[in-house]
Amino acid sequence: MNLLVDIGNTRIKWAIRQGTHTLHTAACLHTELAMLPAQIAPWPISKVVACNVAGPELAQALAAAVQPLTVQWLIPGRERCGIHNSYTEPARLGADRWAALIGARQQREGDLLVVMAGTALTVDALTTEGVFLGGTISPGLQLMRKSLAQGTAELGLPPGQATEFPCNTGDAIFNGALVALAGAIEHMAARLARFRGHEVSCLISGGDAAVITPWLGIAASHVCHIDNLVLEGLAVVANEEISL
Ligand SMILES: Nc1ncnc2c1ncn2[C@@H]1O[C@H](COP(=O)(O)OP(=O)(O)O)[C@@H](O)[C@H]1O
Ligand SMILES: CC(C)(COP(=O)(O)O)[C@@H](O)C(=O)NCCC(=O)O
Ligand SMILES: [K+]
Repeated sequence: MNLLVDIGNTRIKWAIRQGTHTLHTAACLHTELAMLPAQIAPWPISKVVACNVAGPELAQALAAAVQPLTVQWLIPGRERCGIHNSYTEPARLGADRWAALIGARQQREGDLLVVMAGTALTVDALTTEGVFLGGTISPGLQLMRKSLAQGTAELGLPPGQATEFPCNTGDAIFNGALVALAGAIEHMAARLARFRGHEVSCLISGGDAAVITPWLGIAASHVCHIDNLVLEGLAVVANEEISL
């Protein structure tokens, strides 16, 4: 039985899997990691595979939480699970992006845009041959709202919701962020489609995926919302025969 853990900048997502079968999934804030040992205690876990982009303190906290098991950390390299990493320095790629690319390939064939809408928005291009061509990093929905609040005198952080023609400050900010995120995704979809000479599919995951998806100017048949692509990728890694 495998425990898979994705430590993002806002939340920790985790799953317990037996082969391809998911037995349990959950998410918690960084401050709630202390609850993990009690939550995983009922399961006979033999392997822990994780990725972390939230700094060494959280890595240490997870290592302590799963003792006596040791965490196998996913470190991006040049090749893994059929994916080629084109980053100039492969290890500089976010481990969550690397896991999402591996998960995406297992979910779907063809040329893909792999989108993670979390604290940051990442939009990564993956070819049918398994080459990660590169991708973009933008501030995510909440970071965009917070940056406006920090850099202006009058905006603050009023609540907002998705609407076509915003008529209050909160909605104006929320939808400004939403169209920026949608635009970043659409732009990369068009760029990859132009490069490959045909339409591409877009796999989208992360905490804000459901908010963004309805506003994407991409045919619905080319967009697929996947619950947690990072954990899917970690499951592939955990099931690999060669040790990490
Ligand atoms: N229960 C929740 N707690 C925190 N953020 C949430 C929750 N549900 C949705 N979100 C949204 O998801 C975003 C975080 O997404 P997530 O994929 O967990 O990010 P990360 O991997 O960077 O930690 C937040 O910015 C927020 O807008
Ligand atoms: C881009 C990210 C901040 C996204 O983090 P997240 O929103 O998932 O918390 C993370 O993948 C990261 O720190 N990447 C390292 C730099 C890079 O991928 O180029
Ligand atoms: K993430």
